[in-house]
Amino acid sequence: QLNATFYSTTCPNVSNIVTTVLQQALQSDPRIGASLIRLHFHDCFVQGCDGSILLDNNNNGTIQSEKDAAPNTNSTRGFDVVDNIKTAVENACPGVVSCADILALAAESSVSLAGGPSWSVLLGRRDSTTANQAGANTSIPAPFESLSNITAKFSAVGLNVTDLVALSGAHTFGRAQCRLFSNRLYNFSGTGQPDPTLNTTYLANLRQICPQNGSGFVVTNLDPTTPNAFDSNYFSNLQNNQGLLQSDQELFSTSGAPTISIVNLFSSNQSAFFQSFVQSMINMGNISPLVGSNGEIRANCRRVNGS
Ligand code: HEM
Ligand SMILES: [Ca+2]
Ligand SMILES: [Ca+2]
Repeated sequence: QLNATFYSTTCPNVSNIVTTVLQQALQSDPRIGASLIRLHFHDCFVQGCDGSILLDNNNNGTIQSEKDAAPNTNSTRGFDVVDNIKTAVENACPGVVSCADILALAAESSVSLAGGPSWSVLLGRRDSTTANQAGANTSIPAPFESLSNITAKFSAVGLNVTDLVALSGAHTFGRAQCRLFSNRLYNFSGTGQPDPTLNTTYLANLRQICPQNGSGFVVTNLDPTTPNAFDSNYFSNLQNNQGLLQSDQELFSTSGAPTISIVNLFSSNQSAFFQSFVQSMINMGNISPLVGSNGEIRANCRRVNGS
């Protein structure tokens, strides 16, 4: 039900407005594009792409913010930039563009500005009037999960193994905190040894960044080779045992997994990766949107209208 021309008469410049604000934000924060595409992912996996992740707690307790769910707390970021984009869009076209569509547009701009593919974003999503914190805790994959668990969580929202590998390629940029991978560095699954699928030089680097009694909140690059560029290096890293998260390396190192040949293809053929990535972003962006007269166009992405 979504389409590329949804705002062509009501807000023809929306895509340029999003890009302009994002470019501004990138000047002082080269990571912000990565943070914004992740918000779209964490939105779409919970109740569909409906802006539910953007709602703050309210004072009567009817909104239990997804921001406080385990995968998001002290982790998702960029909400202030979403507010800035929303303000700029409201100034040009008041009451027209949903917060859910702003996340989808910001995701595309982020990839494109980082050297990845561009595509025309399907639009027409409306915003939820509810959040689902419990859903965020159960539906968003964790980095410690097995490949079969993560595959099941993608499948639950209609995404297949090719989508999983292509979309994991978003870890070609952005950062991750020590606490989300340090289980691999010293005592992996109670073995007293590091994860055997970690390249030893990379392991030594990671141990320096994340010492055993250091802060788990320190961040490092998800892609040690080209940390801010959207390219296929993520996949060659996996072939070199340089996946940062357990969930990354599992795509290549789980014996017999259907994901291995897809990693090999994307590593050797960046345009195959880009093509699949665009298709998979469209697939993810199509997860149960609110359309027609369902939901609303929020005036403030953090609050339901009239509250
Ligand atoms: C396949 C399952 C996935 C798992 C287990 C996973 C897990 C994670 C974790 C643990 C982090 C680090 C968070 C932090 O340190 O605060 C992260 C960061 C990130 N994820 Fe994923 N992720 C997955 C899929 C995806 C998908 C589908 C996308 C987008 C299409 C994505 C985009 C990102 C980006 C861009 C970052 C860096 C964010 C930043 O720098 O602020 N991830 N992910
Ligand atoms: Ca949502
Ligand atoms: Ca990269």
